[in-house]
Amino acid sequence: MSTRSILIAGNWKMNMGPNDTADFFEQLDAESQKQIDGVIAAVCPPFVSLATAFDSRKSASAVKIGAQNVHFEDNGAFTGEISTSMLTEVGCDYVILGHSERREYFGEDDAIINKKVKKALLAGITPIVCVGEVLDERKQNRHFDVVKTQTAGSLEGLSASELEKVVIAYEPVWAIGTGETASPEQAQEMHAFIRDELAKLFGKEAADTVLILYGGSMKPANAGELLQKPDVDGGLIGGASLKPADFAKLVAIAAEQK
Ligand SMILES: O=C[C@H](O)COP(=O)(O)O
Repeated sequence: MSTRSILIAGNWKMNMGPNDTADFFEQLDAESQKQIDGVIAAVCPPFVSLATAFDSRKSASAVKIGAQNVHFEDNGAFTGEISTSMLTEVGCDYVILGHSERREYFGEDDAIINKKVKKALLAGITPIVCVGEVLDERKQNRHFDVVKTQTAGSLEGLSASELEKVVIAYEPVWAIGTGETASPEQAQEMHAFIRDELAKLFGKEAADTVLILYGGSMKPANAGELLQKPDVDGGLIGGASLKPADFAKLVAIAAEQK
């Protein structure tokens, strides 16, 4: 069994305003908010709900808080954007970067994501870097090439020690919000491939420390079999992370793997 931690990270996407965020933590039982050896729990609310998330965590809560995006400039005339210093000021531990929805709807490419990754690392925020193929790319058997290019491009120029501070999320786009999940074997195959690519680029030691999460319709009913795979180090969870009971179950399932 791997010595890496398991990270259960909720990506709330454009859901959960401040009131819903306060309700979430109110309903999330205290047990699920405790520190569990080897398991990290995190939620990534919309920007406007970050402060409420920090205020609403139970006082001894071990649930980490992250953002869903950040800009790569420090400040200035970038209407609508948020900087890394703003995220550190509110206390963010994580930031999701390069999610397929940002790639598809907001034109983010690997070069932009790479700048954001470097900026997050400089600020001491752990980037959760998303990669993954669309259905056509898998049907054409190009999924390994696509993920290889995204991984190398998003992480270009990092040192091995910087890589160790990065989390990767493999999210096959065809499995996001569709109810269709990659099989545990498909997930393991791609996670092992990503780790091999990381080893080629940054060395085996660094590659072995990187957490590689699976994302795409992960829920309590399928999390156990996915998390049992040796290179699946957690989940980046959309829909199921919005419900406190399901999120708590996912954390409990992760704890059983340890
Ligand atoms: O970031 C999370 C992924 O897009 C997965 O979303 P989902 O769990 O709703 O399929």
